[in-house]
Amino acid sequence: AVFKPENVEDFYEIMEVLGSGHFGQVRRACERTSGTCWAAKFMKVRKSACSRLGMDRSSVEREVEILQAVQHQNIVTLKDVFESRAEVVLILELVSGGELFDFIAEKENLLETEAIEFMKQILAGLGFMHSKNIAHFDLKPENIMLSDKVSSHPNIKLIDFGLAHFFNPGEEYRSTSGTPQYIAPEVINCEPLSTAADMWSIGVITYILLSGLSPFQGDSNEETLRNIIAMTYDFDERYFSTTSSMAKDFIQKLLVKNHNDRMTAEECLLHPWIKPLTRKQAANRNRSSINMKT
Ligand SMILES: Cc1ccnnc1
Repeated sequence: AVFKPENVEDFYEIMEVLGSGHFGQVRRACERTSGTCWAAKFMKVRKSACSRLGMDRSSVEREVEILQAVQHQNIVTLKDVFESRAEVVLILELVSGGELFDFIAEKENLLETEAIEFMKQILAGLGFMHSKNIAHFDLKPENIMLSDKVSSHPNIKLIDFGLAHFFNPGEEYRSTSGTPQYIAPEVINCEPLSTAADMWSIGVITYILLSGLSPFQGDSNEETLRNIIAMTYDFDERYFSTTSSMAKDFIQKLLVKNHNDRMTAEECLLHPWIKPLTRKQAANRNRSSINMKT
């Protein structure tokens, strides 16, 4: 795939840095014709195969193909792609509400009703991706953005498909990349992966949204990985005393070692914590959130 060879600065005024990660840098970019602002993701492409700097071109092309294949209101949209000799620039939808990570950090942890609102949108975007046989493989609060800070019901946008993968039927895929706190046991064991690996990450993210704690985090990456394999997590009463039993059941049905036994995104959306089946269940959940923390 050949991207636009023109210079991105001929079409966009490049502004402040919005974020940076393993890939490179994201800056606000305002379209010169319309004044509309976007997010420009600058990715260094390595010159020769053996260079360690930058990304190899095929992984950039894969990220572009995947972003073009998934158009959903809870997934960041890709508008344009430019390339120069040493870098590829993705012009992405501007998501300006910051990371869910910072939103939790400010509030320490969320009310169940707030967490459910976010989780519904994360699962809608993820369910859509999984229905197209695409796994994200790097789900974490840093890669979940809020459309804006101010509204009481901010929209969620999944970003950063640098590790995402399209599964061809019957094809086996293994990878050991990802962020230790959020990766599933099968990733650590180098077993064949599936979209179920994302569902494990959803279990970890839900645990963090409700408690502010990370279920498997140790003092080092090695310890974190040992904790995941050993499944050494619990619901510490000091942080979970007011969490509803449905919320804990939701998490327990995702943090399951055998990936075949984990809930799928679709099943999550039907789980009573997310979709209360009876008013009693809803009352039970609301009761627990009323005498909740801050
Ligand atoms: C950091 C970022 C990425 C994509 N869109 N807006 C902001």
